Amino acid sequence: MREDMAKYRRMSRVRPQSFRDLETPPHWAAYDDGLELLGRQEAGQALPRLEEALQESLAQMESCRAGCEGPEEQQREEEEEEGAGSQGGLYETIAGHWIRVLQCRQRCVGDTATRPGRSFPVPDFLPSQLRRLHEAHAQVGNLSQAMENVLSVLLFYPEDEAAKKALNQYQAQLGEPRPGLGPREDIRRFILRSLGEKRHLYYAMEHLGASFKDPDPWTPAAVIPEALREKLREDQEKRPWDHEPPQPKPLTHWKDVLLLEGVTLTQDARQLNGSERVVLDGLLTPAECGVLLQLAKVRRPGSRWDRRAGAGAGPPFHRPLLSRPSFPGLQLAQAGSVGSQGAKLLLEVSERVRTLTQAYFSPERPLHLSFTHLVCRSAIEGEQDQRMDLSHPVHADNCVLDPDTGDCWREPPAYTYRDYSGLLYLNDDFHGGDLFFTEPNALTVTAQVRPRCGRLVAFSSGGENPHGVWAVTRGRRCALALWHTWAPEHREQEWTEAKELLKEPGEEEEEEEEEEMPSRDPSPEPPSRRLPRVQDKAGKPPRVREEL
Ligand SMILES: O=C(O)CCC(=O)C(=O)O
Ligand SMILES: [Fe+2]
Repeated sequence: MREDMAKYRRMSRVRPQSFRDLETPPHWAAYDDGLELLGRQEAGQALPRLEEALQESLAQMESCRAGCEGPEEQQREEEEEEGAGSQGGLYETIAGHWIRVLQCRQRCVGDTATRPGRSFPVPDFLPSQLRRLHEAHAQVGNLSQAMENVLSVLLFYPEDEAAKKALNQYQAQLGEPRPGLGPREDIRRFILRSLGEKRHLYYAMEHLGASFKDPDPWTPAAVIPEALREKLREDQEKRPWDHEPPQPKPLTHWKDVLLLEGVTLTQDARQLNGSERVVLDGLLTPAECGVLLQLAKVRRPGSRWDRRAGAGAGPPFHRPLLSRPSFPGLQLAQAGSVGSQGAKLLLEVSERVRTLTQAYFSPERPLHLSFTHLVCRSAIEGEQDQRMDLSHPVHADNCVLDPDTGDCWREPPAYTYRDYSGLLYLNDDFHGGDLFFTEPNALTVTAQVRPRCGRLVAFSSGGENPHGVWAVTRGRRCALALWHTWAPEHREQEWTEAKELLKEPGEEEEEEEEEEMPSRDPSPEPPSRRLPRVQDKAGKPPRVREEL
């Protein structure tokens, strides 16, 4: 549904006012309007919508809290009592009931701050609304309201430097002190009540073994029992939004690899409007593409070899379609002699991509292949004109992208250990199917790449590189997708198994020699020596193809 909506929004002649949204809760509708108006520097018009968003958020929280003592809670208690055979006494039962009610009420913060259809709340939802309110009020000269709102921010974060500075500024502008001016009453009540609940829950956590995941980063340390503080601080540090996004790295060691391999750099990050993105050409000869395309034809329904690309082909994360991730070359290698030739090429090619990706993005730190995927997308039948749907929805490869906030959550179900993605294209005889990068809003396209044989698009797998694939409108588009990881424990076991299986007699000694240098060497030998390539007519005969 969300993908369909995004598709309609991208269509020409469709305007935002063409939509009447009957689904979005009022606090989100008001919040988004307010933000949009603020973005257009229209603080005066934004203010009523921002105020409405805050009021509606508080109202939504109330209604959620009211549900915490409703029939669901009673039913759960009854079930638990049945299961436990009503062992506790009256006091235990009462305490158990209230702990559950309080836990549920505290969860309402996260529920209210989570957009419909999303899995994660917007962090610090109420304080960030108050910050926007005080700034907007100050912009239009409502200084007393700016003061009320900034004082409310300070109730959450008494040491917030920016808020303190703004407060001083508003006070100076107002002139004489206004004794009646204080934080907003609705926020004061909200915080007092929430802190009361947190105290009970932390007590229950410390003394009664109850569990409690505090949804708020603003809880004062004094409310948290000393014995629990250290552990909670560690948990907080693990929150993904505290991590800095990766910084672009200078390119080192690159030229050598390029020159030796005969690979050309077609577009760098700057040309692709990003920080860690690259398009390289010449990784495969046409003959090699032919062999790999042949392999892709030997597809088995339901395997990860092939995915039909109709509208919205599958989830953004490649849940391995087999019971566990498996290097496609391993099945080929197991399939006997014909398969083993294809498997060899897959091994060589994937190592070639890994070597180049490491040399380009991570020369100081070895990258391992964590998952390899040979995938073809075919046009769906029927009308192709005006198609605006996607063959692969916009996503990031190692985090869950929230286009509404631009956050990308490095948490399951994302494959969080993926660090660099590589897409090696095998053909261009199809229509549509270009890869594109977007802003974190998943709508604004920042770069687009046309697939062709031997073209590698490599990029860091995080939220800085949201990407998708336009619908394939004619023909079949095939690519080898490879994900790289810095974490050796996530290296693709099947890759090594396939390599073992394919060892030819006599290769043993050579291999042993190589083993002495770690096979995933940070400064690998030039791929041209280690990884023989299939040549075209002009060069040596296409070895692998002939053998097939
Ligand atoms: O096939 C492509 O060009 C992109 C596929 C992709 O983004 C993915 O598999 O994660
Ligand atoms: Fe992807």
